[in-house]
Amino acid sequence: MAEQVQIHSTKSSKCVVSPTDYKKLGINVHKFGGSSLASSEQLQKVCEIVTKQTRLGDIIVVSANGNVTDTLLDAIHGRVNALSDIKSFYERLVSGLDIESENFIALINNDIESVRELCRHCPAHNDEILSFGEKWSANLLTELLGSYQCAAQAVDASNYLKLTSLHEYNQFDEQFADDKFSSLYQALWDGDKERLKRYVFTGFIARDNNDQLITLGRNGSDYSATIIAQLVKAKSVTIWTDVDGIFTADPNIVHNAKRVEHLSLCEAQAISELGANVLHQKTVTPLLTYKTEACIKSSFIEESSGTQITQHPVSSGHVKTITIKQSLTRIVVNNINELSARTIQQRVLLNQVASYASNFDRTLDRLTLYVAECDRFNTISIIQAAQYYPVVEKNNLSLISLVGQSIRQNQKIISKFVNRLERFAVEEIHYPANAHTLCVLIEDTQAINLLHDLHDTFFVLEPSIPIVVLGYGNIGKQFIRILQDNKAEIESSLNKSLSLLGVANSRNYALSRSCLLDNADVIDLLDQDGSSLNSVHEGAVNSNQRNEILNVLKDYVHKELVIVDLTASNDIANLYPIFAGNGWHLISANKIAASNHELAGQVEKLLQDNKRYWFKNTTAGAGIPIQSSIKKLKESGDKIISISGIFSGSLSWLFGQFNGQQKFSELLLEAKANAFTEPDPREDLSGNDVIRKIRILARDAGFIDAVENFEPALDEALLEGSLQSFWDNSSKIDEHYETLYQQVQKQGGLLRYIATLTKDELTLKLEIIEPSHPFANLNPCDNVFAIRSQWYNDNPLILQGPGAGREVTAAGVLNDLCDLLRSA
Ligand SMILES: Nc1ncnc2c1ncn2[C@@H]1O[C@H](COP(=O)(O)OP(=O)(O)O)[C@@H](O)[C@H]1O
Ligand SMILES: N[C@@H](CC(=O)OP(=O)(O)O)C(=O)O
Repeated sequence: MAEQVQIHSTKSSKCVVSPTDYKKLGINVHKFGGSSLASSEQLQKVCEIVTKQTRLGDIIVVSANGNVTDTLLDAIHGRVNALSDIKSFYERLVSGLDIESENFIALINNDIESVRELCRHCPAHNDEILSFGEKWSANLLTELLGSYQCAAQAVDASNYLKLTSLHEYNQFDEQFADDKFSSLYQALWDGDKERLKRYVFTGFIARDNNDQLITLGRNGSDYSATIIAQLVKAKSVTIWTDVDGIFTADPNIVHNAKRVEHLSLCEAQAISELGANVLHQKTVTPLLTYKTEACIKSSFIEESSGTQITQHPVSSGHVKTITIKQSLTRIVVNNINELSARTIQQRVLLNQVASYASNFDRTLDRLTLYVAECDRFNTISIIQAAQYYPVVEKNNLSLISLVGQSIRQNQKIISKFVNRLERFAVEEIHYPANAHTLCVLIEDTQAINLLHDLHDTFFVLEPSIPIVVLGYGNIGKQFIRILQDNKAEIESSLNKSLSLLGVANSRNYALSRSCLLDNADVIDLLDQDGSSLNSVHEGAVNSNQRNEILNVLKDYVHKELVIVDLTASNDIANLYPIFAGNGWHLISANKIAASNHELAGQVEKLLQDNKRYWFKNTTAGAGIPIQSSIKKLKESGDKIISISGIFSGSLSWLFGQFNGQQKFSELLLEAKANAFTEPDPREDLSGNDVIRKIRILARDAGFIDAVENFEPALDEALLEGSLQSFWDNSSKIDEHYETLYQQVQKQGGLLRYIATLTKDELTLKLEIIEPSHPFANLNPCDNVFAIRSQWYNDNPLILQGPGAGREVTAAGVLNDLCDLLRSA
């Protein structure tokens, strides 16, 4: 390094207090890879992350900027312009930064001359040459952090990380490191925490036990970060890179790959050993002994969620990701015994060469190694040094691996994997020693196709029957919300991906040929008026003033489709025969069609002819499984004698709350505001809403010919006219209920709106019941259904619970949808 920008060295510092003190600081280690440090914009983003997300005393580990290591390797291999490319790269980089660039460029020029000199003596100085990349990077970031008023100090990690012996490739000298770190944190025992800085460590480089500078293998800064985390007993280690964590496959190759939220240590270890750049081969090893928080995040995304590495598996028996390592060379050593084979494997590791899927075949006395092209020469030399004669059998091979906790114990995964391979000319299926990996070797030319095929097989679910939701009010919004929140669980339980084709309200409709849940912002636009829409979201949201969505749905006639009717609309209910005739399934929360015997009969017949389903469990009792209970009783040969109860959540709430203190009209307004009532509360007070439920349940129970005897919960005269005149009559309504309340009080009873269904008569009326009656003490809004049947005669079957409200209704609709998708 040049004199101007000195990497801090601690050789002469002396510690006077316990070297373990700095460990109590709860240091956080942050590693930034080359891709995060490749441009001036990116470097500025990194400075913002460091200023916002790190504290004094934290450690930043950096890789070489961009492709500098590759270019230094080019220089080693004799490419003429390599070093001048590095010079121009840095000139460009610093020109976009707010720092004193002359000093830094002078340092680069000086160092490049040293590198030129060292290149004449390759390969003896290769590691030293490569180490310049990380040193330049640490210096530049430190300088830049200064301009952010963020006190930082560049540190040469090779003064801290020293191997204990030549024969232990991942054993670092802890005592040596402890001494060095404790003097780095000198300010602590001077009692001056504020003098601490952020320490910007060079990744990738260390020393061997002879004090020779070594590198830790390509992408080795990840490993530097976890080793440092282990040595300083860090509170957390974060690896910042150019992708938002670990994905189901390399997102730069498989564009529909998805982020994996959690990976167990074993899974992360397996991924790192299979050559996915995102984690260097040895990164996880220190975390196996020193268990700390670890995650991988994107330095490109403001609020990166990333992937968390968990101590214990969150799930097991699933494929979490598929890795690929391309351009491998197969090197075979024949006539070798097991001991020599193990020695060679060990030496390969000690030389920081990553070998994959290596195996020793006892029956053939054969050792097979797969290494990257760039490590071929090195590997052959190691084998020859052991007096064996390797054969380079084949180049251009790819290793593709499935990774997931204990997947090898899941026979279904193994057979699915093997089945998919039948369509490809695979070289070899490889079963590594751990239980979390399944590998295949294949020629590079076929590898990407196989990767996509396997990714589709294990991660892309078949789409469900397309779903169209009509109604985006109270229930509709909640339904879409829970569909979205529970999408992953629903899809995994159905083994299908949800395909929400359209959502409509009376003004607009939104449509997506894939799934609207993946583009939920569009759904939010449904409430806007048409004119402001077209310019913003042309094509995605359209006017639905005249039910235009139905024109689009013509494409689906005689194909399967699920219509979810969450409206209270007569017009939509009258369209049911058309929907059923088109061969579409129905789910209704809208009670109109289900409570109209003639219409319901017509719809049921058409659905039966087309072998389609109608689920309508929320039309009576919201989420309470009353309809399915009736169905099950009948299926078991039972005979229903009567169904009685309080079927209106809103009236249950109103009469439960009404105690003569508050005006009835005020309670009614409160119920409306809480969406306990229908949009027009007269639907509840007239009994219309309960009558619909009575008719729906009577149909389910088989009481088709019963005589109807229904009384409203309020005088009919007060229910006539417009909605406005109804509210204008509030004082009369209040008087009416006040008088009624006095009567009830005199009798010492309670006022309840009770429905009773038998095969002869369906009744509904306000009744005065004893305080000990089973319908007397309900929770606010509860419905209660008492079923008397042949088997449940003296002791009726009682179902009780919230019978209204957006949450329970939307959840009930979701249950119907899942049942339908499972049955269809
Ligand atoms: N399963 C995976 N998930 C995420 N990224 C992956 C995966 N497999 C490979 N990668 C690749 O790893 C790259 C990040 O590693 P690398 O380029 O070495 O980053 P850095 O420069 O930050 O060390 C990503 O850009 C991506 O192409
Ligand atoms: N600069 C080294 C070490 C490293 O870890 O880099 P990155 O973090 O960019 O993968 C390399 O390119 O191998």
